[in-house]
Amino acid sequence: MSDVMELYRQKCVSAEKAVSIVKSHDVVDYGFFNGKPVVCDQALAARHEELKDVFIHTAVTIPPIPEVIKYPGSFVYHDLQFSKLTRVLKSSGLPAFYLPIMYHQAPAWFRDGVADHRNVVICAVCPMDRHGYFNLGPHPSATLASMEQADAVILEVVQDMPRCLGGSEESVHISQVDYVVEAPADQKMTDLPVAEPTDTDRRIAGHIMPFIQDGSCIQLGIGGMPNAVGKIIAESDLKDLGGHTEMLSDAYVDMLLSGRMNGARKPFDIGRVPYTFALGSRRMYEFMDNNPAVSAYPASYTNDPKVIGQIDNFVSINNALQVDLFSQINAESLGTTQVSGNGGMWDFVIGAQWSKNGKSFICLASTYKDSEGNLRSRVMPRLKEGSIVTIPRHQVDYVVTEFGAARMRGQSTWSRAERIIGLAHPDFREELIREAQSMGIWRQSSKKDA
Ligand SMILES: CC(=O)SCCNC(=O)CCNC(=O)[C@H](O)C(C)(C)COP(=O)(O)OP(=O)(O)OC[C@H]1O[C@@H](n2cnc3c(N)ncnc32)[C@H](O)[C@@H]1OP(=O)(O)O
Ligand SMILES: CCCC(=O)O
Repeated sequence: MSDVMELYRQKCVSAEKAVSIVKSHDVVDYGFFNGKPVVCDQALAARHEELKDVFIHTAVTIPPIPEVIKYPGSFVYHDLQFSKLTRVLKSSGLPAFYLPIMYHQAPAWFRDGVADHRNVVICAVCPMDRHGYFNLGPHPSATLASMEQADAVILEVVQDMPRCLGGSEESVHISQVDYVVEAPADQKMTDLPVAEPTDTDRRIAGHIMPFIQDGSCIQLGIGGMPNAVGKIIAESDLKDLGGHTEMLSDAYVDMLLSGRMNGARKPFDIGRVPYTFALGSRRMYEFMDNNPAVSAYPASYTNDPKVIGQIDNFVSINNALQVDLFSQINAESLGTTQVSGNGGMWDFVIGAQWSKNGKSFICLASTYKDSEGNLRSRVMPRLKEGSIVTIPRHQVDYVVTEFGAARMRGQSTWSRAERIIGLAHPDFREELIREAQSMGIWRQSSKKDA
């Protein structure tokens, strides 16, 4: 038996044995995204009666529901990017706390001792290779950095996890690991639904398409709309597009398979799409497996605005919840209710503006329907009290709704208000103009129809 196989045999234990090292008041990282453990989570939750105030940290909680969250006295659940599941759990009364992040800094948080010290890291990974390495799968993120400084590392090995080529910091060696737990063979990657673009999504994407040229490098953020842009790009006649992103989504599979995206004109990572996590369908995970077209990197690389800024013609496309007449962007909360997170939005908004001929687009549908079915504007005079400003006004480049794309960069307060009102649904424009007048950001000569 080789040395690494011998080490594997020594470290391979049951989930119960592995999580027995967790103590009350420990800080425990669950792998982010698809790195969330399942059998180790169940085994840890089963100890709820003997544990108190174990801090769990993760990001983007995907199904299945983590068991630990059900025992709030024993575990304090932190999510660095709320997902739909986190929202549902929180609104049903289970506590989940948000932790704001500037994502490109996450690996340095661990390496520079900024983050709370992690006692234990528990992460789902791929099976070990013959050299003793476990590929981290589609979530390099800050995973290796958190493992480096933790007192103990537990790996939950999932046969179904795609092996994701890097890049860097995409694997961990058996010598760096304390326990290995083999997940049951039927533990599968979570197949997330891919939303079909709505008519509004298509109209928004249509306003961005004129800004994308052959050779542009594309980042698509989380949410339904960026995915729509990817689908429309795949159906276009653009060529030699590049990709460089935080999140790999199904849209990248469409753009790569259509041949529109080949990374041929990039200054580095030629022919590859760097990403730091992936969330999507089974089809996407199968595409990623051992595929050099997509490259796993830590967030300190993918999201570093200095790296992004070196790629000419960078086009960053992200989604928001609301915009106000000052052009402040809220992409994460509704009043004091946390909906999502700032994640890597700032990184890409700024990086794209540091790129030669680069552009950042922040997109939103102009309206939504409330629970009674009434049409409401997402273009607000002012953000509601308690709402979070994800991108402050001086950092906003383009804002896009189904009514157009308008640039804020370089514009005054009255001009921003005028442009933003032009992006609102016509039913709300008169009221927004009155509000802009009362706020002192409207000129009488401004266009009445904005
Ligand atoms: C990973 C990366 O994204 S890369 C870097 C960029 N990072 C980011 O941009 C992070 C911030 N952005 C985001 O998290 C997302 O893009 C969001 C939340 C802004 C939009 O994501 P989507 O999945 O398209 O959200 P969606 O439009 O479904 O809205 C989320 C929820 O808020 C509700 N909602 C949205 N806008 C409003 C509004 N103005 N008023 C009331 N409710 C609203 C929706 O109904 C939905 O409710 P649900 O809990 O029933 O699902
Ligand atoms: C941890 C941040 C992840 C995101 O941007 O979604």
